[in-house]
Amino acid sequence: MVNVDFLSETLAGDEIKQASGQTSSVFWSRPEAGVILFEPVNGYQQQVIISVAVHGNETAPVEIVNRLISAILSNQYLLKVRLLVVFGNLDAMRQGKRYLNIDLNRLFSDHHLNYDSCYETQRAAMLQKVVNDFYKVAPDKPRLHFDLHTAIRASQHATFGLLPFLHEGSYQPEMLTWLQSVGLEALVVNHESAATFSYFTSKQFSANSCTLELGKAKPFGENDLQQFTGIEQGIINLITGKVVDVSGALPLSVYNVADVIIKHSDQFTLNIRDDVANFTEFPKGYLLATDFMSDTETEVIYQVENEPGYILFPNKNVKNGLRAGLLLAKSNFSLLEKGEL
Ligand SMILES: O=C(O)CCC(=O)N[C@@H](CCC(=O)O)C(=O)O
Ligand SMILES: [Zn+2]
Repeated sequence: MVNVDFLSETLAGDEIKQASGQTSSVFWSRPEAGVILFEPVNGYQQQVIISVAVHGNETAPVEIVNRLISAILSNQYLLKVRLLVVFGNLDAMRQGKRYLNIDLNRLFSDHHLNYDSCYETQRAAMLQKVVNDFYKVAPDKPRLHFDLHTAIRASQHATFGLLPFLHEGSYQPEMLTWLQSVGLEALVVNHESAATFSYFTSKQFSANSCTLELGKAKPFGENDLQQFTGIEQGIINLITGKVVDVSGALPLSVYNVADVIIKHSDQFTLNIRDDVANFTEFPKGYLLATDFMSDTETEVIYQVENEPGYILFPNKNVKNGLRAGLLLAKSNFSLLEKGEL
């Protein structure tokens, strides 16, 4: 295994050739296909989950994390955290698709139970169990989860994070410092529960969780990983316990989710062209989308209420009932730091 490429082996199929092993500093094991656990021989302070390919065609994070796995297995880093690396939607990754039947990132927190059984519902149930097994070992040690994605559209912020809604408390200062240190351009703060992986770990396990978006989705081999050295180094710092200095970091732009655009029916129309980049500004009054709910015969209108509004992830091709975009409002980092968002 030490010389095996985790990505190549995972792409080849679900067979796990070697289930566990050990280097001089770390025990490793593979509880499921596409999942690898690292446990430092000399103990640890934090428990970290790094997930990638929850959408199968989002390959840059997979390439970055695969490099990291090889480096850990060849003893390049002295791990100071217990680390779980998860490749999410394996069959979709093998076929270069976002998903096969249902978007895996809409199935966590038991939302998979709302659908007929398929590859993604089974994978969501299995990943929930893997996460539970991982975190329950050390309930008193801080938990972190970074779920790495790439976006469908171009973006005015090349790299950004989405913080899951917190029902109580505020975002951990150490996590906010780390997010600043990796060179992200923006943070988006959610204000309602979701069926995403990062919301699941945050809500269910009080993990300090964040979805990270790294550029635009491209096939394997076509990514310019140089764009993401900040994130890659940030993950290395995190897992090797290196303290980061953010005194010279650029201030992060911060946005609140002002409205979630839901596609209710086939009559949904989106008034945003395909070439409009994420975080594009729209004026007050702009009609973003319309829909019709036939059960109550109600017309639904999504409009920019407060000036200006910024659009994120507009997508008319999602299944009915799912999120077709987020409308954002500008906020600022100091409010986030003070726990006032
Ligand atoms: O570009 C897009 O439209 C989607 C990119 C993506 O997969 N984003 C995640 C964000 C998850 C979150 O809100 O935390 C997703 O839509 O699942
Ligand atoms: Zn994604």
